[in-house]
Amino acid sequence: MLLLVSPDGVEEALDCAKAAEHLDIVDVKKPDEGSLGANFPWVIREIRDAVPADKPVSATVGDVPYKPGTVAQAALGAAVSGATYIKVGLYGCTTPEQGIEVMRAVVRAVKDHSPEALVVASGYADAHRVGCVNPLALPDIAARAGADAAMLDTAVKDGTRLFDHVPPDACAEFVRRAHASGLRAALAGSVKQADLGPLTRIGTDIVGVRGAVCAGGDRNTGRIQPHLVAAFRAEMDRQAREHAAGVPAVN
Ligand SMILES: O=C[C@H](O)COP(=O)(O)O
Repeated sequence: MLLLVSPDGVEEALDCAKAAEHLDIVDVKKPDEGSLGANFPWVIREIRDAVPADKPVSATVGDVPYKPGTVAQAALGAAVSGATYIKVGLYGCTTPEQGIEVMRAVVRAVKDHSPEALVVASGYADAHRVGCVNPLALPDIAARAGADAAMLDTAVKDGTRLFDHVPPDACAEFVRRAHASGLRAALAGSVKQADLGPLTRIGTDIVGVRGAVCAGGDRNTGRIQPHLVAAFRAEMDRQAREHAAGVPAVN
C-alpha cells in the first residue's frame, strides 16, 4: 500500500520532504477551498521542485462542478505544473454519466500532454450528505472514462471518517470493483492508524492522509509533522507484515 500525504503549501511540503523516506506520493491541495481544493499552479511547481525527484507529486483539481470543459482545463493546468497524479473530486456530478463525461475530458486533456500521468477519479464516502454520485459507482466511472484509479475521500471534514460512511465491507467491494477493472483503489477520509488493518486486508493500493499526520490530528490548525508521517508508515509496515504472515486481525 502506498502512502499519499497532502500538504497545503510549500512549507508543509518541505516537512514532507524531511519524511520522504516514509511516504510515496506528495499530494498538493488547498484544504481551505474544500476537501479536494485545488492549489495554485505555481504552488504545484514549487512543491515539485521541493520534494525529491523520485517522489511523485499529485495535485487535486478541486471539488469540481459538472463542467467538463472547465475541469479538463484545470486538470491540464495541474499536469503542466508538474503533477503526475491528477485527482478530480466529482462533487458536482449527480449521476455516473455526468462523472464519466467529466473524467473522459480530463483523461484526454491530461494524457494528450503527459501520457505517463495517472488520472484519479475521486468520489466521496459521504456523498449522501452532499448529493453527489454514489461512492460505489466510482470504479465504473473511472474505468469507463479511461482513468487509472478510483478514489474515495470524505466531502465534509467534521471528524467523521471513511468507515463511518462506507464500512470496511463496502470499501472491500470498492477495491474489488476497481481491481476487476484494472484500476488502482485509493481510500482516504480522516483515516487513522486504527484503520490501517482493514485497509491493508482489503487490498487498498493507496491510502491518503492529512489530519492523521498533522499536530493534534487536526488537518486545519495542525501542521504536518515528519515524526507523525514516520509513525504512520511504521504502522502501515506492521500491518503489511502481519497480513503477509497471516496473523489474525485484531482490528
Ligand atoms: O487525499 C487525502 C486527504 O488529504 C485526506 O485528508 P484527511 O486525512 O485529513 O481526511
